Amino acid sequence: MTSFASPLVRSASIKQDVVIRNTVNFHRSIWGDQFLMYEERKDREWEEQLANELKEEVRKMLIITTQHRKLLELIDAVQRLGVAYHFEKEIEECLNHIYVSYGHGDLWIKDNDLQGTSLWFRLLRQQGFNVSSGIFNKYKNNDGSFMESVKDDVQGMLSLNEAAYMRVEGEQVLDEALAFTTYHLANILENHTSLIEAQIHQALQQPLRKRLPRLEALRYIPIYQQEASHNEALLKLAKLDFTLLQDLHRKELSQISKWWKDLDVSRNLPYVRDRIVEGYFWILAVYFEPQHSDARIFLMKACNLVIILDDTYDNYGTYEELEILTEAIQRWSMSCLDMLPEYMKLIYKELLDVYKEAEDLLEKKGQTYRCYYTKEMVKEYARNLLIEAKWVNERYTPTVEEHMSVTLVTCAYAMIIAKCYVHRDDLVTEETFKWVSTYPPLVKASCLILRLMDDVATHKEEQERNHVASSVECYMKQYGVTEEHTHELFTKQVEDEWKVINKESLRPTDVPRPLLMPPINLTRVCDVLYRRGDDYNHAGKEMINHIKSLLVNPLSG
Ligand SMILES: CC(C)=CCC/C(C)=C/CC/C(C)=C/COP(=O)(O)OP(=O)(O)O
Repeated sequence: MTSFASPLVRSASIKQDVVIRNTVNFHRSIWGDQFLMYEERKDREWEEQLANELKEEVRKMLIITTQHRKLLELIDAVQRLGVAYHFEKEIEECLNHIYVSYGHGDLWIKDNDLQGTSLWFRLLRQQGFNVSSGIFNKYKNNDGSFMESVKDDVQGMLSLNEAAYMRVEGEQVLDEALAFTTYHLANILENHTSLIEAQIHQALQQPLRKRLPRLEALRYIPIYQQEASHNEALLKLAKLDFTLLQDLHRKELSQISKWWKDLDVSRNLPYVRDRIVEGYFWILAVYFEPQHSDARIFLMKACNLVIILDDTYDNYGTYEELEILTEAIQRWSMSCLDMLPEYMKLIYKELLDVYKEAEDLLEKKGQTYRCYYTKEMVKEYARNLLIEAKWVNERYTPTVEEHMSVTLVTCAYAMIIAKCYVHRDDLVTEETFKWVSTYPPLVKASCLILRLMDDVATHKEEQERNHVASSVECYMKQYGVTEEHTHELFTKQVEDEWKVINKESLRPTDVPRPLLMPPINLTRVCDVLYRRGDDYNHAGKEMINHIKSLLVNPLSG
């Protein structure tokens, strides 16, 4: 029942007030309508048939390769080329066999093969096996420094550099290995020009641990092709699979562009950012596989509604209007529609419709609990956005602790992680939703990384308008430190949070390991979007190239 103090009863009086709103001029979409239309590939059927034949060849290779060093190289190539999702069972069996054969590490090391040892360590850690980093002490002198011979082994250093990014808190040997290899690899860069130099350059820009699987496939296909020992069937499969996926992704983007156009956001809600294509890049980073197509479509709708809500709370809505919207979202009922200001009706109706559509699908499978938990997180999100609006309204700068308790929710990642599981068919149970909604360490680390990287990248622009103080401003004010110092501290904290993610990815995990990939991939997106600035709102040259190569240009070669 409506309480007397409910903000819903105040909506009528608001209409008569002169309303002063923030104005933010987000530039229009740089992509125009180019993704609206989609034409199916003519050759799709026979290409799928060929891909199936190639898959069987690669599967056989995974089964018959018995030499462990060679098997690791094959698995690494399969993973980097972006086709590992076809062979999850085989890869798990192979790596489990290798883990059982060598235990935590001592049995693996036979010679001074730093490259092989690092590869062994990285692949097993990536698969969740807690192998010991102590193995790398064998490459150190008695005084604790790395041996001179390590410096001369460029491939070994590159492999160790990538492996060290699997570090967890307290692994000093990996911290040191990272500093050592980063320093010496950077020195090499100044002296040579070759394929290995290109690889070093890319590794130093972004380690494999933080790269998005689709972009890594694009990057690695030409490198693998140049390797004398490459396998022709695997290379062909990687190229064909990329093309088939690109076709499916274009189809989905066309579908979602039509949905957005039908909402007519640019006319009905002109203050909202139009970033459908950049948003699809974000979602594609979470899931790219064909079996997650329904999940992607739902995520696109639900996440673009998050953007609409974010812009409404951050920029356009008055505090009184936002109170009403928040209350209506808590009640989640079409009966609240009439109480809302006109422009908010479209937002509210679409929000309820998108979840109703999901619920109808889930009902048939007895999985409506998935919508229940996710809706509760949307309600929590709205309540916390309202707290931010209150701070802005009262010109209040919160303490860092207050700020984080609210903005870890409004960064939206925990809610988006829950959304990733709504239409996922395998492994998800009610426990999965209970897990994510309590902000366990991995989810919290992912939220923190987004919050810190987003704020470092966007706080200057946000402060030019009447935006809530970012974590950067709060920290500077509370501790009386400079912006530069704050950026440095936050960058260090991001690395520490990655250690938490690595630790939480080791077996036994809280939820089945494949369910950790959406939060891990969401964390990786931060490194792509916010490392150089704000590539979501203002896609730079590199981001535009990423989108074009994933969604527009045919794969070359
Ligand atoms: C499909 C799609 C749209 C995906 C986006 C994923 C998503 C909703 C991320 C939530 C965080 C967010 C709103 C970031 C950008 O806005 P901001 O920098 O204004 O965020 P802030 O207001 O929290 O600082």
